[in-house]
Amino acid sequence: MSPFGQRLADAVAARGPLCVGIDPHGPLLQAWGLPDSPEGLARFTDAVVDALADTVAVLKPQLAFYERHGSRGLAVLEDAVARARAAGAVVLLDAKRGDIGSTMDAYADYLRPGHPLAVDAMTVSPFLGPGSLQPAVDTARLHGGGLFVLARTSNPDAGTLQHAVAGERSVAQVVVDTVRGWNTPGWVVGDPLPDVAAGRDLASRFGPATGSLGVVVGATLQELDVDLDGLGGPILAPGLGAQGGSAADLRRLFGADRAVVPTVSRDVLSAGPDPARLRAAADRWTAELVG
Ligand SMILES: O=c1ccn([C@@H]2O[C@H](COP(=O)(O)O)[C@@H](O)[C@H]2O)c(=O)[nH]1
Repeated sequence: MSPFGQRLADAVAARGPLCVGIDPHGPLLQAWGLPDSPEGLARFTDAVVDALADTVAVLKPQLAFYERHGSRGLAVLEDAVARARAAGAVVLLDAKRGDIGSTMDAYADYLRPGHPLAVDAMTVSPFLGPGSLQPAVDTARLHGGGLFVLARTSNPDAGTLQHAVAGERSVAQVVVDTVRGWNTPGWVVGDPLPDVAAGRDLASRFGPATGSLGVVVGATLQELDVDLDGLGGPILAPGLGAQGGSAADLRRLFGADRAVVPTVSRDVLSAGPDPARLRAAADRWTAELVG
């Protein structure tokens, strides 16, 4: 199997950049006429996978909405992830895991091919220190998986923590520079953080050289307050639609030359359960994003 960055670039080239999040909120289940139960969860998830897994590049199930239904919820997710990947979608598990390295190693099992919930990539949280994520980086490299590290998130008060200054850089910038380091051959945690100049040769657009280690930067920012140049990996951009971000915001923040994966959940999901309407909602976002 090719590395995650390559698989992602291929999917984007074939289907456009859109990622649709699968977030079965209780109110959404209700709006779809479904019970807030494992049965309702399965019908909701199956409908989204059936409608979109063969048309959008990336599907991003939000693990929290499956865990809240216990083991039956996880069984629904395992089945859906396998079907979505078989239909050609890249699956990104929004797990936001982060812990000391020895535990992080276990969380990274989602990237091992034989895992019951094996996915292409997962989101991880660096706030125990970037080095705590090293086991996940190692597992991703070993199995061709991908990681998206939370850097500058889309929630309104994210800056109160992520803009705190650590040395001469904001926390968000330390995260971005660490990921830039991981995408740079030979760099290891503990080496001086690479600056932007060191990353100039790294790919910033989708293509054969797209790296497999990316960051999360919200589409809701007033301005792009982290330097992403030469990151060498993709940028997951949540916050579109329900959180107020738009395709114009994406262009304003990221321009046209970065490997951005815009992700939308509620704004597409609220068009269901009719599969044609779900597809039309996703198509509308794709048209806006590439237009
Ligand atoms: O900074 C972040 C990181 C992750 N998310 C997740 O994305 C979706 C957004 O859902 P919408 O319905 O499109 O608002 C959700 O799963 C979040 O947990 C994010 O919003 N911001």
